[in-house]
Amino acid sequence: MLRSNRAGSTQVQPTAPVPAQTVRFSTPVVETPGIFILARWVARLVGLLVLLPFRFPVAVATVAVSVAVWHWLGWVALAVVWTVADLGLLVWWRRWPDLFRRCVALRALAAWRWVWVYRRHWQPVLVVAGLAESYQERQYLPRIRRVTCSEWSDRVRVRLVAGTAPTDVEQRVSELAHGFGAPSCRVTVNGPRDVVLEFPRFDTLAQPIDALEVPEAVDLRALPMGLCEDGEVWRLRLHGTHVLTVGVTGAGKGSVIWSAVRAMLPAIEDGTAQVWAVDPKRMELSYGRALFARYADTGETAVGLLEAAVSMMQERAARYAGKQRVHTPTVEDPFVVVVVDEVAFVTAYHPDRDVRRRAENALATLTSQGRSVGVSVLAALQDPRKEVLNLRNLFPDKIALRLDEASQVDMVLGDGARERGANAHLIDPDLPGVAFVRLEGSPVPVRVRAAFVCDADIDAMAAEYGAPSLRPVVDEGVA
Ligand SMILES: Nc1ncnc2c1ncn2[C@@H]1O[C@H](COP(=O)(O)OP(=O)(O)OP(=O)(O)O)[C@@H](O)[C@H]1O
Repeated sequence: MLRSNRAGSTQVQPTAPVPAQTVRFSTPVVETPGIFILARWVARLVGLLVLLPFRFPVAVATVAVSVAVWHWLGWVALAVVWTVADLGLLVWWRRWPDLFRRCVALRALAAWRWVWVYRRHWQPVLVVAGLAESYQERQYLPRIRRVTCSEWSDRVRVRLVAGTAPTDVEQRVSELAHGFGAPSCRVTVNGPRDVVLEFPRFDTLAQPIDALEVPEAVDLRALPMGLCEDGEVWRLRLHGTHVLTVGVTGAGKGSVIWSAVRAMLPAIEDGTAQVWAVDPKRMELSYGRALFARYADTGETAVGLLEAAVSMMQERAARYAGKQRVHTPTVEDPFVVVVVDEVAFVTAYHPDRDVRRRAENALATLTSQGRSVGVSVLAALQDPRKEVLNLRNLFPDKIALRLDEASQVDMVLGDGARERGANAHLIDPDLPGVAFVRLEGSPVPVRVRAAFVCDADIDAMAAEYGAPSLRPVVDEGVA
C-alpha cells in the first residue's frame, strides 16, 4: 500500500490546509519516468566499475590477471600462477612478517571490514543513532571515505554532511560503538567535515602489565608508566607540571604513583631527583619509605612537609629571580616531586580546620608557583568534586582511572572528554590501572594502563636504590 502512487503523493504533502489557511501553495509532484530511473542505475554501475580499479587496485588486478590467464592459457596455467603466488606470499610472511602484516594482512582486513561491517551496517546504524540528516525530503548520511586497520583498531575516515559538526558525532560515540560491535569509539577531527572514528577490535589492555624496566637515563618529561591502547609506551611528564590522579578505591592509583617513582629511580639514586611523600593511609607509600627524601603520615606532619616544600620553593625562586627562568635538576637543586596519596585527607577530611586550611594553602602555592623552580605535585584522589578538592584546576595534567559517575569524567579531564570517548566511569572494575589521559598536544583522550609495581618490586627498589643518604627524615610532630 505504501508503494501506491497515492501514498507517495501524500508523503510529500503531509499537512492538509487548515480553515485559517484557505489558500495553500505546494510543490507539484512530478512522477519520474521509469527510463530515467533505469538510466541512473546504469550510470551508477558504470561509475562504480570505472572507480573500482582506483579503489581496490590489487584486488582488481588479481581478478583481471586470473581471468586473462584462464582465458588465454587455460585452467592449468591459472592453477600454476596461483600456486606460485601463494608460495611467494608464504615466503614473504615467514621472512618479513611485519612488512607482510602491514602491506597485505591489515589491508585485506581493512577491505573486508569496510565491506562486511561498515558499508553493510552504515545506514541502519547511523539512522538509528540519529546521525542521518534530512533536507527537502531527502536523507543525507556522513560518507565513509576510507577504512584502515591497525593491529588493534579500525579507523573509519568519514566525510560529514555539510552543516553538521563533529560534536554531533562525539555525542553518539556510545551508539556507534554498540552499533558496530566495538568496545568503544573515539572521534578525531582532521579538518572541516573530516573526522576519523576509531573502533578498537579488542582490548589490548586486558592483561596486567608487569613493572617496566628501570630506565638507564631518566627523562623527567617522559617517564615510562605503562602502555597506551595502541601498544606504545605511555609516558608521563612530571617536570614542569603537576599531576592529579583520580579514581575510586581499588582503581589503581597506587600503580600510577609507583610507576612514576620507579621511572625516576636512577635520578633518585644520583641525587638529581627527590620524592617527598605524604601517606595518610600508611599502607600505600610506607612500603618504599627508604626511597623518599621526606615522609609524613599524619595530618600535622603532612602539613609540615608541604610547608617545608613551599619554603624550599620560595628560597629557590628568590635565588633564581632575574638569573634563570628554567630549572635544571642538579644535586644542589634536585627536582622535587611531592607525592600526596589521598590528598582529600588533608584538604577535606581532616578534623582539624587549621590543618585543612594550611594544607590547602600550601598545595595552592606549590601548584601555582612550583613548576618553574623544579617542584611538582603528584596527588591521588578518590572524589574529584570541588567540595573535596577545589584546587583541581591548578593541576595541568590529570589521569582519570575508574570513576563513579559519568559527570566526573569532564570534571577530571576537562569539558568534552566524555563526548570524545573517555568513558572512565565504564572502566571494568577487573582492570585496575586502566585510565584515560590527555597526552600533550592532543585534545583526544587516550586509554592507557599503568604497569603494576607489586610489593616484591617495591622491596627490590628500596633495597637497591634506597641508599642511606636517601633514607627518610620522618617529619614527627612538625607543627
Ligand atoms: N596497574 C595495575 N595492574 C594490575 N593490577 C593492579 C594495578 N593497579 C592496581 N592493581 C590491583 O588493584 C589493587 C588495588 O590497587 P590500588 O591499591 O593501587 O588502588 P587504589 O586506587 O590506590 O585504591 P585505594 O584508594 O583504596 O588505595 C591492587 O592491590 C592490585 O592488586
